[in-house]
Amino acid sequence: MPHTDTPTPASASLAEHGLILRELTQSSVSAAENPAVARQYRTVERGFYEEPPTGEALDQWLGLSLQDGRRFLGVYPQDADPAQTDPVGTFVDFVKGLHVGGAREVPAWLISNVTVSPTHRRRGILRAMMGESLQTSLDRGVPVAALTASEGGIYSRFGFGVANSFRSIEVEVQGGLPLRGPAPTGSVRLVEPRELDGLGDELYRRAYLQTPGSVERTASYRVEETDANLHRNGGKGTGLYAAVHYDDGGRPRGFVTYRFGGWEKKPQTMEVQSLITTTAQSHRALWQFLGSLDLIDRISWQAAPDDGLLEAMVVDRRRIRTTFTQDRLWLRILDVPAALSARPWSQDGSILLTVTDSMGWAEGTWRVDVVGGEATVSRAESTAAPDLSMDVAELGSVWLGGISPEVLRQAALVTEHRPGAAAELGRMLAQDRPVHSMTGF
Ligand SMILES: CC(=O)SCCNC(=O)CCNC(=O)[C@H](O)C(C)(C)COP(=O)(O)OP(=O)(O)OC[C@H]1O[C@@H](n2cnc3c(N)ncnc32)[C@H](O)[C@@H]1OP(=O)(O)O
Repeated sequence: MPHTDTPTPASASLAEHGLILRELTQSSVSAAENPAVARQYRTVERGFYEEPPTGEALDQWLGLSLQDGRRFLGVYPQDADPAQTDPVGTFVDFVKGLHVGGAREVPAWLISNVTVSPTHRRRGILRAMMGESLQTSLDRGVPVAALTASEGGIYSRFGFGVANSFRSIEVEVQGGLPLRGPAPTGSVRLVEPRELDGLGDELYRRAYLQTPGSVERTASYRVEETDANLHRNGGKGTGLYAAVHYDDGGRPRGFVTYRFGGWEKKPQTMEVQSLITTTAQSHRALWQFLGSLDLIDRISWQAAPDDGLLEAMVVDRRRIRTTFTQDRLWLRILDVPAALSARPWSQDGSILLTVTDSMGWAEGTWRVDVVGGEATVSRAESTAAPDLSMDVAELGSVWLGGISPEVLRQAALVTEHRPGAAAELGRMLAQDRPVHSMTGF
């Protein structure tokens, strides 16, 4: 079966090293019919020190990738056949919705699976792949790129800024988890994880549209929450539990999936994998349910929001310990007028912003006029005196309201030319709800 890769314009730096950047096309869900894509994916898994899938598990992954519409880039020796050669650089991009506030979405260019072989690092392979990908995003009219990063020091040089964070928590639940306020309404029912097929997507979609800074989730989440990943225990399940909260009318409003940490682990711990809720009652009910599990002393959650909601709900907030916090979504604005005018603004006003961009796309001085919560954004005269200047990475950080321009001014990353302009921009960009990204990708 011939592979269907096409060479893309290779950057001069790759050619100097005898390398070429290729785009691979996936034609079906069969690894045998897509040897170059299958090799690319196995190379990614090895790049992150994971055991690469084979057989049906690899086909399952190819099916998920097709659902996401992933585009694969690989860097190869110039004469190599991608069907028979592992790439020395891997890169994946695809388009999903990004919630920018007020239940509005923009298409975002998601970047993932970036690896460079340890034998080929620091020769500009990442830079070449990133340049090609971001230009393609712009060419296809996608105004913003997004990623979740393995390391914090890599991506600001490409214009990405941290837009929100997540945290890992441990909640002590010996004797239950007393909540403040009225008892939660509705009921919680245990279900088999496979019963979440379809329901999980529906509830995620509703929760996502309530959570600015979240992206539509990738297809792999469906497989994980139904415990049907063929790469784990041949798809026979891994001891995942699931519970759904129903309101008083019997409508599903949220769910939680969780796994027991094992009897060896002390204190005895239940690990939350996913907690998705669409109403305040559902959130309360599912935490009360987790707090009431017999034989369990602690609930842990690796990817919890950092919004203060759980602390506000419980009688004793000291039962909640944050053990880790990390940047989550990194955003790279490519088309300034399209990105800034897509979101709702919380306060009217006018700001002149000078943006620097080492890759060029967002460079310039931009006039932002907000009337009735809608922004009109246009290029200003080059002689116009700006109110604020910042790099495009900082613009990505403040755009959705998750990071304060005033804090970045205090960090000397935003320069104020009119006193008070940073705080004013912060008020204009504020969101009604906490900014959080519910998934990685
Ligand atoms: C979105 C995601 O998928 S996140 C996952 C990223 N992948 C990993 O962490 C897997 C392990 N690491 C790797 O595969 C590689 O080291 C990569 C992908 C991080 C870097 O690839 P390379 O081809 O070596 O990077 P490249 O030579 O193009 O360097 C580009 C720039 O990034 C810088 N850089 C590269 N790696 C790092 C790093 N780990 N930390 C800080 N800066 C870095 C380089 O110094 C260079 O800077 P400059 O152009 O401003 O001088």
